[in-house]
Amino acid sequence: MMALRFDDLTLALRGRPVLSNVSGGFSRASVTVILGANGAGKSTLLSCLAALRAPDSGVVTLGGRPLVAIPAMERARQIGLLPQQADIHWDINVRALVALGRLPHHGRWSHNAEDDAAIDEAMERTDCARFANRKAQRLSGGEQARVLLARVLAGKPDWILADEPLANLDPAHQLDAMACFRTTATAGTGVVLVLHDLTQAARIADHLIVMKDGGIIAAGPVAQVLTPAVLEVAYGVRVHIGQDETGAPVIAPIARIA
Ligand SMILES: Nc1ncnc2c1ncn2[C@@H]1O[C@H](COP(=O)(O)OP(=O)(O)OP(=O)(O)O)[C@@H](O)[C@H]1O
Repeated sequence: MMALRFDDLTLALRGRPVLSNVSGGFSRASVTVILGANGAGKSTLLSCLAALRAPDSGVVTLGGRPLVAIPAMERARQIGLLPQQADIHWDINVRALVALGRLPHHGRWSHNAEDDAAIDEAMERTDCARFANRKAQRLSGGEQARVLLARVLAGKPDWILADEPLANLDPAHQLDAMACFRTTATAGTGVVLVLHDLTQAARIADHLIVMKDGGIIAAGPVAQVLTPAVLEVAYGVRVHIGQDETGAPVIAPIARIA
């Protein structure tokens, strides 16, 4: 399986270290969740993985090729990024916005039946079909978030990097989005999610990366990484780890550790 890797990434912004020598990798057909407190460096790492930011040192590789050596259009076909703050500022209808996800496949604006099928499928999976013809700008925050997820899904990238994709979604659409990420990974996509919801993280992750102060403090499978001790170091909180009636984990922060 072609892997997305990052090795020895270091980055300072305005003289402050934001990434400090971090290394790791992701596999196709799996879900990796990146956890960490506000400011830990998660979004910055994602932006390096999407080649939106160049590290001061270190390298990101895709299938052994440095990401920066891959032509932008090819990169856009391979990696779909759902950024954290993605406001919609243009006067564009929903279906047209989702259709932009197909641009990397053509290099110019044209449509074929495969594009239409991918757009329709992405809109169904995100429950956006019902407002396909509305202006995206006039949708609610959560509806806009679903449209932007649909745009990424429509591109059918090999890799999806999503920064807090559940942040604006109601509980039902959170469950839909998680099911969608799982199905997408099962079909072969490498899915990398930044999440703050520890229960959702525990339920969906095949692998976890926990960041703190620009470094990685733990990485590995859920049982190994999502422990009270790691979460205490990462967030400075005490957690309760339980199970629901199906045996799936439920993790609740209980108290700050003084
Ligand atoms: N453009 C910038 N200039 C200066 N500092 C920045 C810039 N972007 C991010 N930072 C700093 O880098 C650090 C990491 O930011 P980043 O957005 O990667 O954190 P994060 O883990 O994604 O946090 P959150 O959970 O709040 O989204 C923060 O301290 C932030 O203030």
